[in-house]
Amino acid sequence: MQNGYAVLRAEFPQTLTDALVADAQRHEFRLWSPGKGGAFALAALDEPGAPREAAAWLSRAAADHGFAGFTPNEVSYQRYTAGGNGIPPHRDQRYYAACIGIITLRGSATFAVHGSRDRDDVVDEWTTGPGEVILLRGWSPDPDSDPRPYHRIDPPTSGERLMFQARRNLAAPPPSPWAEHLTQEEAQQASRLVGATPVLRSATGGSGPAADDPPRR
Ligand SMILES: O=C(O)CCC(=O)C(=O)O
Ligand SMILES: [Fe+2]
Repeated sequence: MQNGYAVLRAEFPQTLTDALVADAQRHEFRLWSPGKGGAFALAALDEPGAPREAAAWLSRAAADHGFAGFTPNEVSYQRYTAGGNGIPPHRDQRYYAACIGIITLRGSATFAVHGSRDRDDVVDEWTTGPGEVILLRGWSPDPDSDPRPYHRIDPPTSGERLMFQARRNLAAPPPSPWAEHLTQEEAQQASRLVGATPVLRSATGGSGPAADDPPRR
């Protein structure tokens, strides 16, 4: 790991990629924001399956690459379309601790690490594609330095890009002393995500979950 991120190319098992794609297809995706980000679907960690296996894989990979103590407790998919949204330079919320693991499952797009929120302040930029794993430092309570790298994802130039992400939400049990550092608004948003359940397509007949606050920035 350097500058708070690591990129693992061609190490993630193809069978697990395929299993995640199949799992993603069972879920209802919802565009949380009309202007930012992909369509989002929460996945399940509380039962055996590809998301749980992938989270365990990411936890081991994180430990191997200098991100200690990453035990994901929130997993989700995002699907982006050509001509749709990306996400401009940002840091993930402070309630995501330790590490954030991102796996591109299908499609490709430009991913960039930035030195700041400035669109021109590019530290590194590349095309991320199927099987590539990106590890980003999550938040930790150090008053002198915030380890979270700014990053950006563009929409794919053609077709779709589907990704899986695993994070550690500080509001989930067991209680974390780090959660005391969160603002009330951050804590509330984090808790809402902890309380949310995956929505399967067959369970909804094609509609999405009731409107709620967006899970990001
Ligand atoms: O799609 C990606 O690779 C990045 C997504 C991201 O940065 C986010 O959801 O915060
Ligand atoms: Fe992000």
